[in-house]
Amino acid sequence: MSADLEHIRQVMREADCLYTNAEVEAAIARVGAQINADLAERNPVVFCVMNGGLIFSGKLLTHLDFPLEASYLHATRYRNETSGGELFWKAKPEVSFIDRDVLIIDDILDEGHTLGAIIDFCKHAGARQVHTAVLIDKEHDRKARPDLKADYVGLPCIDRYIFGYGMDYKGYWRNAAGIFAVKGM
Ligand SMILES: O=P(O)(O)OC[C@H]1O[C@H](OP(=O)(O)OP(=O)(O)O)[C@H](O)[C@@H]1O
Ligand code: HPA
Repeated sequence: MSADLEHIRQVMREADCLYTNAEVEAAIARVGAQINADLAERNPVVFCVMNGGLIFSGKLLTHLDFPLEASYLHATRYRNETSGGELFWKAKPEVSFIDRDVLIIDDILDEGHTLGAIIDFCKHAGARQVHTAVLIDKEHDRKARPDLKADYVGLPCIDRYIFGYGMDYKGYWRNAAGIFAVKGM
């Protein structure tokens, strides 16, 4: 069924801005500097987690100043809904991980099922070390693995449904230039 575009527009009009474009860009630059300091000599293979990781990955990559290979993978559990289900792999990585450092880049660590499963996959595939970077770490007590923390976090965020900078509301507003919370969610 096609989305009700008036509803989609209304969600943007009524949303609360949690972080401005400038605040997000500053956070991405900070994460980039941390990764430069840590991974410059590691020859990592870098994976964007599609779709949500697209914008953060693209922007973050331009801050990285060392040789790296970039690719993508696609694992999804929200499928344009606002609550997650079972993880479904749409595209598994095809690059060899054997004895490689891997850097996974995603938009959000919410309940953590997605990042946890991707880390497991990389380790089973022979990665030497798996590093993780997320733009947003959502703060709540529903983490699937409470001990799973991303190595690099752009910004923390309150426990609301958010969109922008790659994150969608019903498939829309990944393009929003800031981090916004849906009214009432
Ligand atoms: O921490 P979790 O609760 O597992 O949620 C985080 C994941 O959910 C979103 O992906 P989604 O399943 O919506 O796929 P998409 O990026 O293709 O929209 C987001 O991009 C993360 O990958
Ligand atoms: O709050 C969220 N917004 C968008 N996508 C998401 N995937 C997990 N949590 C979220």
